[in-house]
Amino acid sequence: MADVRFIDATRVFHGAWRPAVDGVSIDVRDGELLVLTGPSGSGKSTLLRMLAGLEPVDRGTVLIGGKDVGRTAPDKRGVSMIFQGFALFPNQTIRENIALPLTMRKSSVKSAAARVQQVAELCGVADHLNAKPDAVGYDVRQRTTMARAIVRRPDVVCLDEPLAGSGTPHMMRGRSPIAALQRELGITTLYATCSSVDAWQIADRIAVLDGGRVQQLGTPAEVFAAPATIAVAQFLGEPGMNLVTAPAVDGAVRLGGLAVPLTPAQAAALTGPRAVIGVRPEDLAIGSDGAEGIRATAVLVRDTGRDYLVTARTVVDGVESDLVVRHAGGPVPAKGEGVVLGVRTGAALHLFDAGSGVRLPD
Ligand SMILES: Nc1ncnc2c1ncn2[C@@H]1O[C@H](COP(=O)(O)OP(=O)(O)OP(=O)(O)O)[C@@H](O)[C@H]1O
Repeated sequence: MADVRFIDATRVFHGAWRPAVDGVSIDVRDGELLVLTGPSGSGKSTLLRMLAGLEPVDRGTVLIGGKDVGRTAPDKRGVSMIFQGFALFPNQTIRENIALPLTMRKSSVKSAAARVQQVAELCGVADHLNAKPDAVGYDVRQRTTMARAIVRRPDVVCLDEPLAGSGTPHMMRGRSPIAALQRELGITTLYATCSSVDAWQIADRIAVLDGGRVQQLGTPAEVFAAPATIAVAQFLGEPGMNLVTAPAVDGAVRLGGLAVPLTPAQAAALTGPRAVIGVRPEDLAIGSDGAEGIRATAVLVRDTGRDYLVTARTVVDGVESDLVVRHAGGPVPAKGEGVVLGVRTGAALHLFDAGSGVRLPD
Protein backbone atom coordinates (compact mmCIF):
# COMPACT_ATOMS: atom_id res chain seq x y z
CA MET A 1 0.00 0.00 0.00
CA ALA A 2 1.12 3.55 -0.57
CA ASP A 3 0.28 7.20 -0.47
CA VAL A 4 -0.14 9.19 -3.68
CA ARG A 5 0.98 12.74 -4.41
CA PHE A 6 0.15 14.92 -7.35
CA ILE A 7 2.34 18.02 -7.43
CA ASP A 8 1.28 20.65 -9.97
CA ALA A 9 0.22 17.79 -12.28
CA THR A 10 -0.80 19.10 -15.69
CA ARG A 11 -1.96 17.51 -18.94
CA VAL A 12 -2.58 19.44 -22.15
CA PHE A 13 -4.08 17.45 -25.02
CA HIS A 14 -2.76 18.22 -28.46
CA GLY A 15 -4.67 21.15 -29.95
CA ALA A 16 -6.64 21.87 -26.75
CA TRP A 17 -7.12 25.52 -25.79
CA ARG A 18 -6.68 24.79 -22.10
CA PRO A 19 -5.22 21.97 -20.00
CA ALA A 20 -7.52 19.04 -19.21
CA VAL A 21 -5.72 18.80 -15.85
CA ASP A 22 -4.29 22.10 -14.72
CA GLY A 23 -1.73 22.32 -11.91
CA VAL A 24 -3.36 19.76 -9.64
CA SER A 25 -1.71 19.21 -6.25
CA ILE A 26 -3.33 16.59 -4.02
CA ASP A 27 -1.96 14.30 -1.32
CA VAL A 28 -3.85 11.03 -0.97
CA ARG A 29 -3.09 9.29 2.30
CA ASP A 30 -2.16 5.65 2.55
CA GLY A 31 -5.40 3.65 2.83
CA GLU A 32 -7.63 6.61 2.06
CA LEU A 33 -10.72 6.63 -0.19
CA LEU A 34 -10.45 9.91 -2.07
CA VAL A 35 -13.36 10.74 -4.35
CA LEU A 36 -12.66 12.95 -7.35
CA THR A 37 -15.85 14.64 -8.32
CA GLY A 38 -17.00 17.46 -10.57
CA PRO A 39 -18.98 17.92 -13.76
CA SER A 40 -18.35 15.99 -16.95
CA GLY A 41 -15.12 17.16 -18.59
CA SER A 42 -13.60 18.49 -15.37
CA GLY A 43 -10.53 16.26 -15.69
CA LYS A 44 -11.27 13.36 -13.31
CA SER A 45 -10.54 10.52 -15.76
CA THR A 46 -7.45 12.22 -17.14
CA LEU A 47 -6.03 12.61 -13.62
CA LEU A 48 -6.60 8.91 -12.88
CA ARG A 49 -5.05 7.95 -16.21
CA MET A 50 -1.99 10.08 -15.40
CA LEU A 51 -1.61 8.19 -12.13
CA ALA A 52 -1.96 4.83 -13.88
CA GLY A 53 0.56 5.87 -16.57
CA LEU A 54 -2.01 5.74 -19.38
CA GLU A 55 -1.62 9.46 -19.99
CA PRO A 56 1.62 11.46 -19.85
CA VAL A 57 2.26 14.20 -17.29
CA ASP A 58 3.18 17.33 -19.27
CA ARG A 59 4.19 19.33 -16.22
CA GLY A 60 4.51 18.51 -12.54
CA THR A 61 5.08 15.24 -10.73
CA VAL A 62 3.16 12.15 -9.67
CA LEU A 63 4.53 10.15 -6.75
CA ILE A 64 3.38 6.75 -5.49
CA GLY A 65 4.80 5.72 -2.12
CA GLY A 66 7.17 8.69 -2.34
CA LYS A 67 8.58 7.57 -5.70
CA ASP A 68 8.33 9.73 -8.81
CA VAL A 69 6.62 7.44 -11.34
CA GLY A 70 7.07 9.77 -14.33
CA ARG A 71 9.34 7.23 -16.04
CA THR A 72 7.71 4.07 -14.70
CA ALA A 73 5.76 1.91 -17.16
CA PRO A 74 2.02 1.50 -16.37
CA ASP A 75 2.33 -2.17 -15.40
CA LYS A 76 5.16 -1.39 -12.97
CA ARG A 77 3.33 1.33 -11.04
CA GLY A 78 1.26 -0.92 -8.80
CA VAL A 79 -1.93 0.83 -9.89
CA SER A 80 -5.07 -1.13 -10.75
CA MET A 81 -7.73 0.68 -12.76
CA ILE A 82 -11.43 -0.20 -12.95
CA PHE A 83 -13.33 1.48 -15.75
CA GLN A 84 -16.96 2.45 -16.10
CA GLY A 85 -19.78 0.04 -15.30
CA PHE A 86 -17.82 -2.82 -13.62
CA ALA A 87 -16.56 -4.14 -16.98
CA LEU A 88 -16.95 -7.81 -16.07
CA PHE A 89 -16.94 -10.18 -19.03
CA PRO A 90 -20.43 -11.75 -19.16
CA ASN A 91 -19.32 -14.96 -20.88
CA GLN A 92 -16.65 -15.73 -18.27
CA THR A 93 -17.20 -17.09 -14.79
CA ILE A 94 -16.57 -15.03 -11.69
CA ARG A 95 -13.39 -17.11 -11.24
CA GLU A 96 -12.18 -16.32 -14.77
CA ASN A 97 -13.03 -12.65 -14.38
CA ILE A 98 -11.02 -12.37 -11.19
CA ALA A 99 -8.14 -14.33 -12.68
CA LEU A 100 -7.92 -12.21 -15.83
CA PRO A 101 -5.10 -9.86 -14.72
CA LEU A 102 -3.05 -12.93 -13.72
CA THR A 103 -3.69 -14.95 -16.86
CA MET A 104 -2.82 -11.91 -18.98
CA ARG A 105 0.55 -11.86 -17.19
CA LYS A 106 0.97 -15.60 -17.70
CA SER A 107 1.24 -16.36 -13.98
CA SER A 108 1.57 -20.05 -13.24
CA VAL A 109 -1.81 -21.79 -13.28
CA LYS A 110 -1.34 -23.16 -9.77
CA SER A 111 -0.33 -19.91 -8.12
CA ALA A 112 -3.07 -18.02 -10.01
CA ALA A 113 -5.74 -20.46 -8.79
CA ALA A 114 -4.55 -20.11 -5.20
CA ARG A 115 -4.50 -16.34 -5.41
CA VAL A 116 -7.99 -16.19 -6.97
CA GLN A 117 -9.34 -18.36 -4.19
CA GLN A 118 -7.67 -16.20 -1.55
CA VAL A 119 -8.96 -12.93 -3.03
CA ALA A 120 -12.44 -14.36 -3.59
CA GLU A 121 -12.61 -15.28 0.09
CA LEU A 122 -11.34 -11.86 1.11
CA CYS A 123 -13.99 -10.16 -1.03
CA GLY A 124 -16.82 -12.50 -0.05
CA VAL A 125 -17.45 -14.09 -3.46
CA ALA A 126 -15.91 -17.54 -2.96
CA ASP A 127 -19.34 -19.21 -3.13
CA HIS A 128 -19.98 -17.81 -6.61
CA LEU A 129 -16.75 -18.64 -8.44
CA ASN A 130 -18.40 -20.90 -11.03
CA ALA A 131 -21.30 -18.53 -11.80
CA LYS A 132 -21.46 -16.04 -14.65
CA PRO A 133 -21.88 -12.35 -13.74
CA ASP A 134 -25.47 -12.24 -15.00
CA ALA A 135 -26.45 -15.01 -12.60
CA VAL A 136 -25.33 -13.16 -9.46
CA GLY A 137 -26.63 -10.01 -7.79
CA TYR A 138 -25.36 -6.47 -7.89
CA ASP A 139 -23.47 -6.90 -4.63
CA VAL A 140 -21.49 -9.92 -5.86
CA ARG A 141 -20.73 -8.23 -9.19
CA GLN A 142 -19.24 -5.23 -7.42
CA ARG A 143 -17.26 -7.42 -5.05
CA THR A 144 -15.96 -9.39 -8.03
CA THR A 145 -14.85 -6.16 -9.65
CA MET A 146 -12.92 -5.23 -6.55
CA ALA A 147 -11.47 -8.76 -6.31
CA ARG A 148 -10.19 -8.45 -9.88
CA ALA A 149 -8.76 -5.03 -9.08
CA ILE A 150 -6.72 -6.32 -6.14
CA VAL A 151 -5.74 -9.76 -7.41
CA ARG A 152 -2.29 -8.51 -8.44
CA ARG A 153 -1.72 -6.85 -5.06
CA PRO A 154 -1.72 -3.26 -6.28
CA ASP A 155 -0.65 -0.41 -4.04
CA VAL A 156 -3.40 1.84 -5.39
CA VAL A 157 -6.83 1.21 -6.93
CA CYS A 158 -8.40 3.71 -9.35
CA LEU A 159 -12.13 3.44 -10.03
CA ASP A 160 -13.41 5.51 -12.91
CA GLU A 161 -17.21 5.94 -12.64
CA PRO A 162 -17.60 2.28 -11.56
CA LEU A 163 -21.35 2.62 -11.05
CA ALA A 164 -22.16 4.52 -14.25
CA GLY A 165 -24.38 2.44 -16.48
CA SER A 166 -24.64 -0.30 -13.86
CA GLY A 167 -28.32 0.40 -13.23
CA THR A 168 -27.63 1.04 -9.57
CA PRO A 169 -30.28 3.34 -8.09
CA HIS A 170 -28.91 6.43 -6.39
CA MET A 171 -30.24 5.43 -2.99
CA MET A 172 -28.24 2.15 -3.17
CA ARG A 173 -24.97 3.75 -4.06
CA GLY A 174 -23.95 4.77 -0.56
CA ARG A 175 -24.14 1.08 0.36
CA SER A 176 -21.74 0.24 -2.42
CA PRO A 177 -19.83 -2.92 -1.52
CA ILE A 178 -16.86 -1.43 -3.35
CA ALA A 179 -16.66 1.32 -0.74
CA ALA A 180 -17.23 -1.15 2.12
CA LEU A 181 -14.51 -3.47 0.79
CA GLN A 182 -12.14 -0.58 0.30
CA ARG A 183 -12.47 0.16 4.01
CA GLU A 184 -11.99 -3.48 5.01
CA LEU A 185 -8.91 -3.84 2.82
CA GLY A 186 -7.52 -0.40 3.65
CA ILE A 187 -6.20 0.04 0.14
CA THR A 188 -5.45 3.53 -1.17
CA THR A 189 -8.26 4.27 -3.62
CA LEU A 190 -9.14 7.11 -5.97
CA TYR A 191 -12.75 7.02 -7.11
CA ALA A 192 -13.97 9.31 -9.90
CA THR A 193 -17.66 10.10 -10.15
CA CYS A 194 -19.88 12.84 -11.59
CA SER A 195 -22.41 12.12 -8.87
CA SER A 196 -22.19 14.39 -5.86
CA VAL A 197 -24.44 11.89 -4.06
CA ASP A 198 -21.84 9.11 -4.46
CA ALA A 199 -19.09 11.49 -3.43
CA TRP A 200 -20.94 12.58 -0.35
CA GLN A 201 -21.83 9.09 0.80
CA ILE A 202 -18.62 7.12 0.45
CA ALA A 203 -15.61 9.45 0.59
CA ASP A 204 -13.07 9.94 3.33
CA ARG A 205 -12.29 13.19 1.53
CA ILE A 206 -13.46 14.64 -1.74
CA ALA A 207 -11.65 16.75 -4.29
CA VAL A 208 -14.03 18.83 -6.40
CA LEU A 209 -12.60 19.55 -9.86
CA ASP A 210 -13.78 22.11 -12.35
CA GLY A 211 -12.01 23.06 -15.55
CA GLY A 212 -9.10 20.76 -14.67
CA ARG A 213 -8.43 22.52 -11.38
CA VAL A 214 -9.05 21.50 -7.78
CA GLN A 215 -11.73 23.81 -6.46
CA GLN A 216 -11.75 22.32 -2.99
CA LEU A 217 -10.37 19.37 -1.07
CA GLY A 218 -11.83 18.27 2.25
CA THR A 219 -14.13 15.89 4.05
CA PRO A 220 -17.66 15.79 2.62
CA ALA A 221 -18.93 17.60 5.73
CA GLU A 222 -16.32 20.36 5.39
CA VAL A 223 -17.04 20.92 1.72
CA PHE A 224 -20.80 20.87 2.23
CA ALA A 225 -20.63 23.28 5.17
CA ALA A 226 -18.36 25.82 3.51
CA PRO A 227 -18.06 25.45 -0.28
CA ALA A 228 -14.97 27.35 -1.42
CA THR A 229 -16.39 28.54 -4.73
CA ILE A 230 -19.69 28.98 -6.52
CA ALA A 231 -18.82 25.98 -8.73
CA VAL A 232 -18.55 23.73 -5.65
CA ALA A 233 -21.72 25.17 -4.11
CA GLN A 234 -23.64 24.46 -7.30
CA PHE A 235 -22.31 20.96 -7.58
CA LEU A 236 -22.91 19.56 -4.08
CA GLY A 237 -26.43 18.93 -2.79
CA GLU A 238 -29.61 17.66 -4.34
CA PRO A 239 -31.04 20.02 -5.40
CA GLY A 240 -28.02 22.31 -5.34
CA MET A 241 -27.65 25.51 -3.37
CA ASN A 242 -29.67 28.56 -4.47
CA LEU A 243 -27.26 31.25 -5.67
CA VAL A 244 -28.53 34.78 -6.23
CA THR A 245 -26.46 37.78 -7.26
CA ALA A 246 -27.40 40.75 -5.09
CA PRO A 247 -26.10 44.27 -4.49
CA ALA A 248 -23.85 45.08 -1.54
CA VAL A 249 -25.12 48.36 -0.11
CA ASP A 250 -24.24 50.08 3.17
CA GLY A 251 -22.29 47.11 4.50
CA ALA A 252 -24.89 44.47 3.72
CA VAL A 253 -25.90 42.25 0.80
CA ARG A 254 -29.59 42.78 0.14
CA LEU A 255 -32.04 40.28 -1.25
CA GLY A 256 -35.59 41.64 -0.96
CA GLY A 257 -36.18 42.35 2.72
CA LEU A 258 -33.25 40.15 3.68
CA ALA A 259 -30.05 42.02 4.57
CA VAL A 260 -26.93 39.95 5.17
CA PRO A 261 -24.37 42.12 7.00
CA LEU A 262 -20.82 41.98 5.69
CA THR A 263 -17.94 41.65 8.14
CA PRO A 264 -15.04 44.05 7.52
CA ALA A 265 -13.02 41.14 6.06
CA GLN A 266 -15.87 40.23 3.71
CA ALA A 267 -16.34 43.83 2.61
CA ALA A 268 -12.59 44.10 1.95
CA ALA A 269 -12.58 40.86 -0.08
CA LEU A 270 -15.37 41.98 -2.41
CA THR A 271 -13.99 42.89 -5.83
CA GLY A 272 -17.12 44.69 -7.06
CA PRO A 273 -20.49 46.06 -5.99
CA ARG A 274 -22.20 42.66 -5.96
CA ALA A 275 -22.02 39.44 -4.00
CA VAL A 276 -23.68 36.08 -4.52
CA ILE A 277 -25.81 34.84 -1.64
CA GLY A 278 -26.01 31.08 -1.33
CA VAL A 279 -28.77 29.37 0.61
CA ARG A 280 -29.74 25.72 0.47
CA PRO A 281 -33.35 24.72 -0.30
CA GLU A 282 -33.70 23.17 3.17
CA ASP A 283 -32.63 26.44 4.81
CA LEU A 284 -35.45 28.48 3.26
CA ALA A 285 -39.02 28.50 4.53
CA ILE A 286 -42.26 29.69 3.02
CA GLY A 287 -43.92 32.29 5.21
CA SER A 288 -42.13 35.07 6.97
CA ASP A 289 -43.37 37.89 9.10
CA GLY A 290 -42.90 40.44 6.39
CA ALA A 291 -40.03 42.89 6.70
CA GLU A 292 -37.22 40.31 6.56
CA GLY A 293 -38.74 38.24 3.81
CA ILE A 294 -38.11 37.75 0.12
CA ARG A 295 -41.27 38.37 -1.93
CA ALA A 296 -41.62 35.85 -4.72
CA THR A 297 -44.10 33.94 -6.88
CA ALA A 298 -44.36 30.15 -6.88
CA VAL A 299 -43.66 29.03 -10.44
CA LEU A 300 -43.21 25.27 -9.98
CA VAL A 301 -44.26 22.83 -7.27
CA ARG A 302 -42.83 19.31 -7.28
CA ASP A 303 -44.00 16.55 -4.95
CA THR A 304 -40.97 14.41 -4.00
CA GLY A 305 -43.07 11.95 -2.01
CA ARG A 306 -41.52 13.10 1.25
CA ASP A 307 -41.89 16.86 0.84
CA TYR A 308 -42.37 19.51 -1.83
CA LEU A 309 -39.79 21.41 -3.83
CA VAL A 310 -41.25 24.82 -4.52
CA THR A 311 -39.51 27.03 -7.10
CA ALA A 312 -40.22 30.67 -6.30
CA ARG A 313 -39.32 33.52 -8.64
CA THR A 314 -38.15 36.84 -7.26
CA VAL A 315 -36.69 39.97 -8.83
CA VAL A 316 -33.36 41.31 -7.59
CA ASP A 317 -32.04 44.52 -9.09
CA GLY A 318 -34.39 44.12 -12.05
CA VAL A 319 -33.22 40.55 -12.74
CA GLU A 320 -35.43 37.48 -12.21
CA SER A 321 -33.97 34.79 -9.94
CA ASP A 322 -35.45 31.44 -9.00
CA LEU A 323 -35.12 30.05 -5.49
CA VAL A 324 -35.95 26.44 -4.63
CA VAL A 325 -37.47 25.81 -1.20
CA ARG A 326 -37.80 22.39 0.41
CA HIS A 327 -41.22 22.65 1.97
CA ALA A 328 -42.38 19.99 4.42
CA GLY A 329 -45.07 21.40 6.72
CA GLY A 330 -48.01 23.73 6.17
CA PRO A 331 -50.14 24.52 3.15
CA VAL A 332 -48.50 24.03 -0.24
CA PRO A 333 -48.65 27.15 -2.43
CA ALA A 334 -50.32 26.87 -5.81
CA LYS A 335 -48.46 27.73 -9.00
CA GLY A 336 -48.72 31.50 -9.53
CA GLU A 337 -49.38 32.25 -5.85
CA GLY A 338 -47.41 35.02 -4.12
CA VAL A 339 -45.18 33.80 -1.27
CA VAL A 340 -42.79 35.39 1.19
CA LEU A 341 -39.63 33.40 1.83
CA GLY A 342 -37.67 33.53 5.05
CA VAL A 343 -34.39 31.98 6.16
CA ARG A 344 -34.80 29.35 8.86
CA THR A 345 -33.40 30.16 12.28
CA GLY A 346 -29.82 29.01 12.60
CA ALA A 347 -29.52 28.28 8.87
CA ALA A 348 -26.24 28.92 7.08
CA LEU A 349 -26.00 31.68 4.51
CA HIS A 350 -23.03 31.58 2.16
CA LEU A 351 -21.47 34.63 0.52
CA PHE A 352 -19.30 34.60 -2.60
CA ASP A 353 -17.63 37.33 -4.59
CA ALA A 354 -19.71 37.83 -7.74
CA GLY A 355 -16.64 38.54 -9.87
CA SER A 356 -14.29 35.70 -8.90
CA GLY A 357 -16.83 33.18 -7.60
CA VAL A 358 -14.69 32.68 -4.48
CA ARG A 359 -16.22 32.36 -1.02
CA LEU A 360 -15.93 35.48 1.12
CA PRO A 361 -14.07 34.85 4.39
CA ASP A 362 -16.40 33.56 7.15
N1 LIG B 1 -7.85 11.80 -25.53
C1 LIG B 1 -8.26 13.06 -25.46
N2 LIG B 1 -7.96 13.95 -26.43
C2 LIG B 1 -8.33 15.24 -26.36
N3 LIG B 1 -9.06 15.75 -25.34
C3 LIG B 1 -9.41 14.92 -24.34
C4 LIG B 1 -9.04 13.54 -24.36
N4 LIG B 1 -9.52 12.96 -23.23
C5 LIG B 1 -10.17 13.93 -22.55
N5 LIG B 1 -10.10 15.10 -23.22
C6 LIG B 1 -10.66 16.39 -22.77
O1 LIG B 1 -10.09 16.68 -21.51
C7 LIG B 1 -11.05 17.27 -20.65
C8 LIG B 1 -11.17 16.45 -19.38
O2 LIG B 1 -11.76 15.20 -19.73
P1 LIG B 1 -11.94 14.03 -18.68
O3 LIG B 1 -12.51 12.84 -19.41
O4 LIG B 1 -10.69 13.84 -17.92
O5 LIG B 1 -13.05 14.66 -17.72
P2 LIG B 1 -14.01 13.90 -16.70
O6 LIG B 1 -14.21 14.83 -15.56
O7 LIG B 1 -13.49 12.55 -16.39
O8 LIG B 1 -15.34 13.78 -17.54
P3 LIG B 1 -16.38 12.55 -17.58
O9 LIG B 1 -16.97 12.49 -16.21
O10 LIG B 1 -17.35 12.96 -18.63
O11 LIG B 1 -15.58 11.35 -17.93
C9 LIG B 1 -12.34 17.38 -21.45
O12 LIG B 1 -12.39 18.68 -22.01
C10 LIG B 1 -12.15 16.34 -22.52
O13 LIG B 1 -12.86 16.70 -23.69
